[in-house]
Amino acid sequence: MEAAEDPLASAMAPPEHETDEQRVARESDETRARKISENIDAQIKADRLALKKKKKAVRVLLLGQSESGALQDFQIAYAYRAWTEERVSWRAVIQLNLVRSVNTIVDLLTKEMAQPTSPASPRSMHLPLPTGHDDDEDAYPLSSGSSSRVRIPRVASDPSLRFRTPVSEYHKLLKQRLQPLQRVQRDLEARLGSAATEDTFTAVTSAAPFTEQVQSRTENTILTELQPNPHRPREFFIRSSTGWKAALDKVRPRLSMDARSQENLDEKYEDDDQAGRRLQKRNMKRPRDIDDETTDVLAQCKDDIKALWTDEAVQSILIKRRLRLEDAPGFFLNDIDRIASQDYEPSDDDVVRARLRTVGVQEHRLKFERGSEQGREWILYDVGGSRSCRAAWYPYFDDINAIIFVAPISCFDESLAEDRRVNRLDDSLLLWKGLCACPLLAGVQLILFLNKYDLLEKKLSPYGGAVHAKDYIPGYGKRPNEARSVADFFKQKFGELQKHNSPEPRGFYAFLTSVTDTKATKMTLDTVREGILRRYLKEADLLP
Ligand SMILES: Nc1nc2c(ncn2[C@@H]2O[C@H](COP(=O)(O)OP(=O)(O)OP(=O)(O)O)[C@@H](O)[C@H]2O)c(=O)[nH]1
Ligand SMILES: [Mg+2]
Repeated sequence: MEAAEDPLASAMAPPEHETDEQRVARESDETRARKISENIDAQIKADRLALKKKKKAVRVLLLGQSESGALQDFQIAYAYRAWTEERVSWRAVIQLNLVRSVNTIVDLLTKEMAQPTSPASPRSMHLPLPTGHDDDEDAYPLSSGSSSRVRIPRVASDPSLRFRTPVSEYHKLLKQRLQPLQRVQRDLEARLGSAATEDTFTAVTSAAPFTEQVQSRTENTILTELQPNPHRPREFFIRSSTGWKAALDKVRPRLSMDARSQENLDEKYEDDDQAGRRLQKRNMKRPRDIDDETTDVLAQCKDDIKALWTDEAVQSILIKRRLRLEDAPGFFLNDIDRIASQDYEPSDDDVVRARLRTVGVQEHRLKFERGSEQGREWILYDVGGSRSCRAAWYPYFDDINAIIFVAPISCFDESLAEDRRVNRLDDSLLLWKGLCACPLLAGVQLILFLNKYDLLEKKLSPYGGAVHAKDYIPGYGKRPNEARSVADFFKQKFGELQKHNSPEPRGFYAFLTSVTDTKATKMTLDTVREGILRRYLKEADLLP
């Protein structure tokens, strides 16, 4: 196309008969306009970059040995609306925690019964079992979808059947009546998947197995050090919407689908005669859900569970075997009335007390729902803390803004579930040391939660465990046997390890926490959040 025919070209063309003076003035105007336009472009680009930096998600890694806890406090504190949707999924976990405690006691009873020193009471040997009136019996479904049922006489409601001898016929009956809970446990474990089983053995002998990966990487691939997430293995990556919650959701959609079809049916048959409608409805009846069956069995066992837990003989067996279930993770036996009811819905408090092992790495995205940081996304990586899981941590070490390390300090007299030879606190200290020393984390903010302070207080108290710290903690000496003193001692130990092992100086941020107290923890989290954010924004400003 010739210039004369192109309207744009003709508009841009210099005026006809332009003098030299006019041309110089025009060209100078054009240069100035171009410069202004370029400046505007550069400003827009800079603003966009700043916005991007500001809105880039803050990435935090939550670390610690298994059974250290803390993630749910974040969700409750800062993304409550999303949390309330998720909370309902925890029902099955809490039911499993409860059923496990019951089955643990029943196992102990069985062991006790097998001992020759605990004969059943002669009186109880001749105890006539209540016969099978319908009033005296409860029917327990044996399995999901199965029509088989066992009939078991009612025991807990009949005080005359109670005996205070160590193990009596009464306990045998209780055991028999609680038998269906074995099946419930298996069902719940199957539904929750591998997270539902504890890691009780590991071949990993190092507290910080990721250090080997650090070494091989520093030796071989210095150049790739600055690449974002070059080795993040996707196979370890379990998003929060998958894993055990997804497994439960496979059951739940069936429920909602059925409810929906029921509604459709109601509309469809609005004008039809009642009989046809009833028939259709009966044919479309929702299949009994596995959730319902678990809840039914628990509700039917409620009185017997209570009877078992409050039984003097059972309590003395627990004391004899030094099993303090009430201080163990996932203890719900004192909440049986609420939890073993048909309409049970977990509270926040229940969920923070629940125990469920994290398998692999779970990503939790939190969008702040309120305040000046509204809309900013935080990504929390929650990783399994047992020794066999720790090698999977390493790929998450780069491109991270902060690490919150949770060290349970009440565990100074306990050993790891996955390796009974290892003291829990020693393991935490070694793990901390490994993190401090890791070159890849040299510039990462480390925040330490000295957690389970409430349990520490209880353990040392004469009315709780009355444990003597000096018997378990090398170097504790004659310090007072008080929680504050033990906490200060460990704080100093963690601080020294950080100071002597960090590749470059870094601040020491340590907090005493009891994360099951969500209100108190919220205050700590506010401080931590501010600290992480301030540093994050400062670093974003320093970026090119
Ligand atoms: N009393 C008390 N219990 C706590 C505290 N912190 C955690 N717990 C309990 O310890 C258990 C921790 O369980 P999880 O949250 O599954 O532990 P985790 O650290 O995620 O463990 P992994 O997933 O195996 O790495 C829960 O039952 C909590 O209730 C605390 O400060 N006080
Ligand atoms: Mg976990």
